[in-house]
Amino acid sequence: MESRLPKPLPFRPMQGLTKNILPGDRIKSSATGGGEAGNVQPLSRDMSNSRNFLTRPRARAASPEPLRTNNRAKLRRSRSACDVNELRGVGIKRTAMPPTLPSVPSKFSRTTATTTSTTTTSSVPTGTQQRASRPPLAAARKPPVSTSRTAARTTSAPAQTSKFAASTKTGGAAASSSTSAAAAPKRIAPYDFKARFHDLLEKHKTLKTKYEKQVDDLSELETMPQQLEETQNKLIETESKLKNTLSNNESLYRQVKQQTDEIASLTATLGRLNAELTDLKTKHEQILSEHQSLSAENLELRQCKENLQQRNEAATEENKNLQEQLFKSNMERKVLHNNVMDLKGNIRVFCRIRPPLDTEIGRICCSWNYHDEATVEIQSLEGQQATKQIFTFDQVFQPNCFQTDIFDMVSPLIQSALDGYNICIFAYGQTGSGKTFTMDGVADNVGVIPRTVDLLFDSINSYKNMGWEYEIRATFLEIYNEVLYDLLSNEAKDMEIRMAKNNKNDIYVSNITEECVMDPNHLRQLMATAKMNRATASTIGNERSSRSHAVTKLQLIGRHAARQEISIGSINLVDLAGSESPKTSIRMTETKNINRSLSELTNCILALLQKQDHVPYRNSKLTHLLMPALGGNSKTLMFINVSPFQDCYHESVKSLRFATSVNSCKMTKAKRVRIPNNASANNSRIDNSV
Ligand SMILES: Nc1ncnc2c1ncn2[C@@H]1O[C@H](COP(=O)(O)OP(=O)(O)OP(=O)(O)O)[C@@H](O)[C@H]1O
Repeated sequence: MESRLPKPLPFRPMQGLTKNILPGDRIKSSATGGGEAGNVQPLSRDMSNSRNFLTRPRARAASPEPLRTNNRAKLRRSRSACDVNELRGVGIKRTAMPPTLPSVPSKFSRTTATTTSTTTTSSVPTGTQQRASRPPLAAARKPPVSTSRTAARTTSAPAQTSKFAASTKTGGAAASSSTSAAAAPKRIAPYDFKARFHDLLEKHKTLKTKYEKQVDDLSELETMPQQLEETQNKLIETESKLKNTLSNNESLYRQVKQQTDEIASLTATLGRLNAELTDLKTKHEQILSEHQSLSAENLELRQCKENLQQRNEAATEENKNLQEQLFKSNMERKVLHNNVMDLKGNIRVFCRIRPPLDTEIGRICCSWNYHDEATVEIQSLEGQQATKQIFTFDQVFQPNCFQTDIFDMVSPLIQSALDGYNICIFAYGQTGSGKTFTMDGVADNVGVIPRTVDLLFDSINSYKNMGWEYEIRATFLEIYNEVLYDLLSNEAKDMEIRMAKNNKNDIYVSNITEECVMDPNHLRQLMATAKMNRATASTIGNERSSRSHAVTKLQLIGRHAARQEISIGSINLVDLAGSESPKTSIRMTETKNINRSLSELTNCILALLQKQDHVPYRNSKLTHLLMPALGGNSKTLMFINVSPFQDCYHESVKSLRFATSVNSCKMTKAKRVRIPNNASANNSRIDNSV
């Protein structure tokens, strides 16, 4: 009898399924993006192919030709079983799950794995032995290591086994006959195709369900790499945010710490300031109380001040009157002083005998006797000339007198110069007699001129208190061989002695350098320059003899601003060249000029003594220059310097006689130079009043 069961489908190998593609491979492939991607078919197509295969209409396929001719039933049965096994194998190949997926339990394969092999071996023809030797479905789906585990599962899943048993029971009559199949599945007879078919259908159903579930799982798994990537990105982002947050936290922590420190410092400062504030408040209160007491005191002082102001006004008025009186007294003093000077004579003669120097111990001195301070007696120690000669002067200075003694007698004349008089001081005498020593002195023992400078500036300072401001102008002139030289200039220039335009008795030197002196040091510098430029040479009487007449002129211009009064005085300080005997002279022309000018000086003085109408001032540059001092409005002081030595006796007597004649010379009264108010010193009309 032919079975009514549908014939099993002929086995047709599926195109494109030469290689099994696992979902895990796809995941790997998509993850790596290369490899065998070209050979790997999309999963959905695999699944559809599989589905197509499984859901393909069950039209009976034609049996292969060789089988038609042989025992058909046997072959059909065998072929059906083989086909099922083939299908199972193909199905296993196509739907092979990745190792990570759970394996599908197969009651059939598990339970019959051992028995089937024997059954198959016994029931399946030899031609199908190869197929029957294939591993069962569950074994094919699982890795080899899970075989023992599969057996364990078989025992641990009775529900599934019972379910399978129930399905077999429902599906086949053979199954229903074995009631003892609860413990073990009922064996389907190889010829029971229906049961086997149902069993296969059931398995197919189960597998399909599992397959669909696994497809769903797979689709979920396919999205997992993306999710993983997103999650990783999120993780990285979160880590970055966490890092930033940690960094911010750290920064904030530092800021908090810094601000905490600042707060602590500010709190300390605040505490200190509070303490200071408290102190200051206390001081403020003290100051307030002091202020109150001082205000009261201030009030009293103001009253005192008003009283003092009144008294001050009275005192100022009184002071004004006193100043007026002082000025008048000063004027009277000047008048009296000059009267005294007049009484002493407008021309006075001081005689000074110098001491022998240490280098002159071998030289013999004349006999000198000093009768009083104004009388000296000279006696020669040589034979017939041993007559005594007595000379009287205004003052005689012995060899042992000091420079200060000399200047004490000179200083009243300097005072007269500040009062507006012309003063002339000159030294006359033989070469080496001590003229330069008297006028200039030496560095550690200064003479009349430096002391005059000091006195002038001292007096000027004291005169300031009386309202006088003085200006000093200085010129330094040299007469050498009857030629004028400017001692403050090395230039060769024409210089002449000229008559002053506004005063016939006054003269001036043209083209001479005039320096305005502001302090004593400046004047000393000028004096040093002049001394350096002066002509000196060695003589028998003096190793460093002045071979010219040197005239230092200081013009003193005083201004009283309050009274608008100007006082002009002058001081002529003359260091004459030393007279020398032509017999001993080395430079004859020089000696002749010196002696001639000194002789002219003598003539002028004698002419004045004899009250001659004509006084020959212009016969020499020296007398011409000293004309105002000798015969005009001037107070004159002449030093007669004498050497103490016997070999100088004749020259000494000659000088002393000349000085005596000068001393007896009666000059007209000196007149003070005063300039009316509102007239300048440079452009002034001189009023020759007493
Ligand atoms: N009173 C004195 N005390 C000490 N030394 C003096 C005195 N007088 C003059 N002398 C010294 O005598 C020397 C000559 O004096 P000084 O040069 O003054 O003479 P002089 O008259 O100026 O001579 P000359 O006319 O040749 O220039 C100098 O060395 C000077 O120091």
